[in-house]
Amino acid sequence: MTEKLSDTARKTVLDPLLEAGWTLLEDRDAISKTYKFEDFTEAFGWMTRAAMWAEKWNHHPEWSNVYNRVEVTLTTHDVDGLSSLDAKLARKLDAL
Ligand SMILES: C[C@H](O)[C@H](O)[C@H]1CNC2=NC(N)=NC(=O)C2=N1
Repeated sequence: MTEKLSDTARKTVLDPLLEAGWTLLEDRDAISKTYKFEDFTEAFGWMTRAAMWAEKWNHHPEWSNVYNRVEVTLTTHDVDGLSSLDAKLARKLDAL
């Protein structure tokens, strides 16, 4: 069962992500990051790999792509806020 991150978990789990370039949205409990690639092929290739993980974990990003940029927002709709799944997916996206 997915749960919202507790206050202590937010510190340990979110702080490293914020240091890695993720930012907390002001208007809702979500994190976002913009990735920039060499070109569209690189961006879309990365999105394709990311999509496989999202599907595997049944946890899906909100994202948009323009040429070589991909803007990603992560939140857990089922709990209306951040959960450990968002952190897990964020770490995977950074690693891909
Ligand atoms: C029915 C389905 O399992 C749920 O809607 C899943 C799908 N992917 C999801 N993705 C995200 N980001 N948040 C969710 O709450 C979510 N829930």
